[in-house]
Amino acid sequence: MTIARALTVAGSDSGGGAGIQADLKTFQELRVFGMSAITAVTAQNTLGVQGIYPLSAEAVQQQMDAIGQDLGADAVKTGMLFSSEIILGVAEKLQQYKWEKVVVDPVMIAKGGAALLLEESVRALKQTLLPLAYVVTPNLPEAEILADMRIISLEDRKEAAKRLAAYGAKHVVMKGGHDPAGGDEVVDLLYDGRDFYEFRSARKETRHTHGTGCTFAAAITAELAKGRSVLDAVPVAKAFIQAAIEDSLQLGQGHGPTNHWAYRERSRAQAQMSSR
Ligand SMILES: Nc1ncnc2c1ncn2[C@@H]1O[C@H](COP(=O)(O)OP(=O)(O)O)[C@@H](O)[C@H]1O
Ligand SMILES: Cc1ncc(COP(=O)(O)OP(=O)(O)O)c(N)n1
Repeated sequence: MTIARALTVAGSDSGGGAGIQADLKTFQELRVFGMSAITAVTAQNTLGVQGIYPLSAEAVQQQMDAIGQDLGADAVKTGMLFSSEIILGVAEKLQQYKWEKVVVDPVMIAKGGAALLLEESVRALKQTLLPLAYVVTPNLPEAEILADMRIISLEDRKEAAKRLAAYGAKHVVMKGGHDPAGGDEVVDLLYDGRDFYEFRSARKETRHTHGTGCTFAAAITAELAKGRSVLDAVPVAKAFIQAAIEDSLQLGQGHGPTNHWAYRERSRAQAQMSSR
């Protein structure tokens, strides 16, 4: 039996809804062996981020070496990278181990407003990491910063996606959760350098959306690790995050985490129904 392996290079969220914790839960639920290189430890819960303690670039690289020299990875996801030093260190290791299925979630600001990437490090993210990205998954505010333009219309999104692809990202998946004019639907846009594809789902009115971006990108990574194409991975990730948001756990006093069990439970229930 082949075992698909995925590595997440990201920050730790003590509250368990985002970061490394969300990624590993997602990998596990999608039956992928998960490994981690932690970039920063955050003290965080559903109310916000209370502390950020970045690791040295050397410590991050050593964790990536530990995976690269022994277990190997079929796909790699990056999340909170915090500083230019860490970004450069991660980029070096991605190249050294020839990891090509790289999903870059360009995490910048947590929902509560805390900066998870230093402002001066946006340039390093654009110039050093985007060229190595097989997939980049910005939300709309992140896409505006990376593409250096305002995004209002669908045409703006397409122009921004083209600008990110021009930095070298092979696929751009622009998430639509932050669309103020979104209405009843959330539309995520995929650009593969040639064509655009729209992925639509019902927008759920809820405050329990902490870690949605991490979970969505981790699900894409897990499916890539299994050998799926981006075009096949995105619908699985969309179904995974939709279930996780709709069946949320109602935990905490603020922006609660999503439910990482929901997709598997729904799939099992559907299989039982169709076997009757
Ligand atoms: N209220 C919602 N209802 C349904 N899906 C959502 C909702 N908010 C976000 N999503 C989905 O969750 C994923 C993450 O989206 P988004 O919120 O834009 O990113 P981030 O968490 O990085 O800010 C996307 O696939 C998006 O379509
Ligand atoms: C440690 C850590 N990494 C990433 C995030 C941001 O996660 P995201 O999925 O964008 O969700 P919100 O923070 O926007 O709810 C984080 N908070 N912590």
